[in-house]
Amino acid sequence: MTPSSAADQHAAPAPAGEDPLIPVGVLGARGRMGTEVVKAVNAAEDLELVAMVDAGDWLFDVANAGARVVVDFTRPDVVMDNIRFCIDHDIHCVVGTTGFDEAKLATVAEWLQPKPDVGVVIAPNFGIGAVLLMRFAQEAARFFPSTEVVELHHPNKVDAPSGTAVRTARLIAAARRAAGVPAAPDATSDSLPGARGADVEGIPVHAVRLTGLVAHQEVLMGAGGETLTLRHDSFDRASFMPGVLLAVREIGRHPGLTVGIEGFLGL
Ligand SMILES: NC(=O)C1=CN([C@@H]2O[C@H](COP(=O)(O)OP(=O)(O)OC[C@H]3O[C@@H](n4cnc5c(N)ncnc54)[C@H](O)[C@@H]3O)[C@@H](O)[C@H]2O)C=CC1
Ligand SMILES: O=C(O)C1=N[C@H](C(=O)O)C[C@H](O)C1
Repeated sequence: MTPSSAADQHAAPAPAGEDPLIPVGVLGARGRMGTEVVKAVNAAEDLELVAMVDAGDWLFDVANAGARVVVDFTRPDVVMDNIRFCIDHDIHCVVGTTGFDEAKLATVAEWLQPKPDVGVVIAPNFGIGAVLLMRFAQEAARFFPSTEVVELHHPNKVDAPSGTAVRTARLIAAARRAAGVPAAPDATSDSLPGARGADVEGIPVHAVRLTGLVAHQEVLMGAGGETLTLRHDSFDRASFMPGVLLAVREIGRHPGLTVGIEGFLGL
């Protein structure tokens, strides 16, 4: 396929009566998530897998192959370079790789400024149930004085706490602030550092790494005489694929930076 920009490809008319296939490149294609994305793209009738890139491969392959959308499931320490490359080459990005703080998001938004047709979606979790859990936790946050987040994952995960847990805690903290909920009661002084977990904007976040697990999260909320537990379990990485494919199909219609797939789901 002749190399061309995402904007050019959007402009190209589809053959009468036919929707064009979306050419997709996968970064981290040999990883746990990348392997699943390759399968899902190959199985989707409206998408065409044009490039598979992993560590040591040439990133230019995705541009040379004419990818209009790139899906990135790599590592927190390389994902920014990948996004920069895609934006510079007018390729939309669907990013599942974790490790984004406000500063990194601001940098991506800045890179997008001179590229008004390019879209980047960065989502810490593409599981529909996980997205709903975050929404339900936000809704419930103002009713409970105490809230803690526990994430549980396979032991090969490179980061802790999970991107999902950090985003969940931030959303809960924002909802508590908006409702004027004071800091959670906690008279404990931990005798071992870390015993109370990481502090994410006042919400304790605990990370468990256990053989046999895939990706799981609980939000525990407590009030006088009652608790509410919200739990989501991904038992198989196939659970992330409907969200990834939705994002691949939507991102061309959403230029700029999108965080999370809530908007694509109509939430
Ligand atoms: N947003 C979501 O729904 C989900 C996000 N994740 C996140 O996705 C990321 C990847 O997770 P896994 O697939 O489990 O990890 P993994 O370690 O199995 O896969 C990462 C792959 O990226 C490759 N890689 C490293 N550097 C690269 C580079 N410069 N260019 C291209 N490929 C490169 C590695 O060789 C490896 O094959 C993590 O940050 C994880 O937290 C994982 C599951 C769901
Ligand atoms: O590494 C994983 O496996 C996962 N990573 C994402 C995260 O850090 O939130 C999403 C999901 O939890 C699986």
